[in-house]
Amino acid sequence: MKKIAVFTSGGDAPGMNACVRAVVRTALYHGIEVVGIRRGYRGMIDGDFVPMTSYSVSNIIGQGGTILKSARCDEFRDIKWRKVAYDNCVKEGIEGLVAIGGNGTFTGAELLMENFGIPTIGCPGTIDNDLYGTDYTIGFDTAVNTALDAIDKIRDTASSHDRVFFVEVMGRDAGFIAMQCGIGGGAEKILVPENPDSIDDVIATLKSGGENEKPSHIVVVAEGEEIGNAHFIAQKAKEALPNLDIRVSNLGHIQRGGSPSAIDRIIASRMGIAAVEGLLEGKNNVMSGIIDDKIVYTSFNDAINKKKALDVDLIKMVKILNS
Ligand SMILES: Nc1ncnc2c1ncn2[C@@H]1O[C@H](COP(=O)(O)OP(=O)(O)O)[C@@H](O)[C@H]1O
Ligand SMILES: O=P(O)(O)OC[C@H]1O[C@](O)(COP(=O)(O)O)[C@@H](O)[C@@H]1O
Repeated sequence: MKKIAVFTSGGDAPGMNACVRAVVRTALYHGIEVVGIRRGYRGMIDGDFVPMTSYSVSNIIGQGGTILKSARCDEFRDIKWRKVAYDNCVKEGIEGLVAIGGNGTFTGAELLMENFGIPTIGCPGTIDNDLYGTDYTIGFDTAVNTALDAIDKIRDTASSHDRVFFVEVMGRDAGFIAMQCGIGGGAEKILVPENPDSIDDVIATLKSGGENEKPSHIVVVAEGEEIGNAHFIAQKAKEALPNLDIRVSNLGHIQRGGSPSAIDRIIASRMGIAAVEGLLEGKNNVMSGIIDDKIVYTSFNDAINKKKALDVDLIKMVKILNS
């Protein structure tokens, strides 16, 4: 293999730059040329390639976002546009790809291989941590710490004003962020899509200890929660408990930004090195993840289709810790 390309796709995540840096420097270390594709599959279709040198990834390990930019590109779902993307890669002399993203990104890479045959290794880059085949995804740890910091601050007002806050955190289909920042932030209740919840249960929690005894509560709601979003649940709680002073805070995209934590920089670097070395060993259509602190390659098929279990037993902790 003489030349490979690296790109970031889907949502950005803190640590993606550390991964790009690792991919570029590992390729150069092994004497392989490397180009960056800007804006993921969008740039592959547009032929937006940039040569990467060791210098081009200097001083980015601590930067949030992604220097290669990211995008969601619906055209790539159509084989006609995948052919355009493939032809651009061939014209550029690209023989292998490192895709940093989530399961949509890996689905696109798998199809590109299936249709036209271009080997890809993925690095799990999403704050949601919802990829099978790795204990942690790049960006998750930073996102949890950002959400935790926000919850700590919200608790100051909750406590000073005796208010109940419903805090919505990201996680389109998964409750990993909610679970971690909820436990770490001492939330009185955590609502995640992996666990069946009910409005009655939320109301019972808010009443526990007497409606006036502990009027300040934090309820963390994962974006993907099945009973509804934080505004909907807060509205229902307000109807049932009109004496409580209830507010909603949606943390939104602050969770996707900022300087990556040490953990994110380190796992991103390890996964990036493993991706390039995996390509050189002839691996293909696999994700380089970390399980029990060891690099593990998982097929895209499993990473995409198997569901990573959230330990919902942790919710029991919340009850104990609030007794
Ligand atoms: N079924 C699919 N077929 C082809 N490309 C896809 C498919 N699903 C996703 N992609 C490509 O991957 C990109 C990123 O996927 P998305 O689901 O938005 O983020 P993530 O990679 O973080 O899961 C999409 O914008 C699209 O270009
Ligand atoms: O910024 P956008 O494109 O609206 O995406 C929001 C989504 O991105 C995420 O932050 C991460 O999603 P990805 O796995 O697709 O990167 C989700 O938690 C959230 O639902």
